[in-house]
Amino acid sequence: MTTENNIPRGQLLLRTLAMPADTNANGDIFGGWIMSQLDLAGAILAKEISGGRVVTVSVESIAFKAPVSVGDVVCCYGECSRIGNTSMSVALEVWVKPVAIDGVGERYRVCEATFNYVAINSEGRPRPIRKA
Ligand SMILES: CCCCCCCCCCCCCCCC(=O)SCCNC(=O)CCNC(=O)[C@H](O)C(C)(C)COP(=O)(O)OP(=O)(O)OC[C@H]1O[C@@H](n2cnc3c(N)ncnc32)[C@H](O)[C@@H]1OP(=O)(O)O
Repeated sequence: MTTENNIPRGQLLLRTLAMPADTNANGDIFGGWIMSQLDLAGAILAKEISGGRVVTVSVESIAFKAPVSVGDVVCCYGECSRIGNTSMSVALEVWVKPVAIDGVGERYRVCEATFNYVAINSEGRPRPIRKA
């Protein structure tokens, strides 16, 4: 995934704050927590695109580029990169804005990923996505 001009790819889907309870044994933010935020962000977009219920079917790729610290503002951006019959792929990026006692720093990208979602019906079975 390429990001030109240091600008996040896609729209802002989710913004939250990294808290002490989300740390790993090194004191950085746990990668599983970051994945969870990405899953929510991607699901919001997938739900909007498919106009209904979705499930995550796979994580195609994920790369952690830099650690996240307690107090960082965590922003998940994304865009749909593929729409199939019942499934879709969402290209996601996590950017953080470091917030220190002396002010707010420049934002930078910490993670890139692609999550796959399937639109489902009320029985939990795949349903076709109507393409615009
Ligand atoms: C309106 C706005 C309001 C916003 C408001 C926000 C609300 C924000 C809600 C947040 C919501 C939280 C969202 C959390 C998301 C979970 O946590 S979901 C929980 C974890 N996931 C699950 O439990 C899913 C369990 N898996 C399943 O139920 C079934 O495997 C599935 C996904 C329904 C698929 O069933 P299946 O029989 O395997 O289906 P099959 O016909 O073989 O394949 C269907 C499609 O999936 C694709 N597929 C199958 N396996 C894979 C794979 N491994 N990789 C990629 N694609 C695959 C197939 O290629 C096919 O694609 P298409 O060619 O149709 O495009």
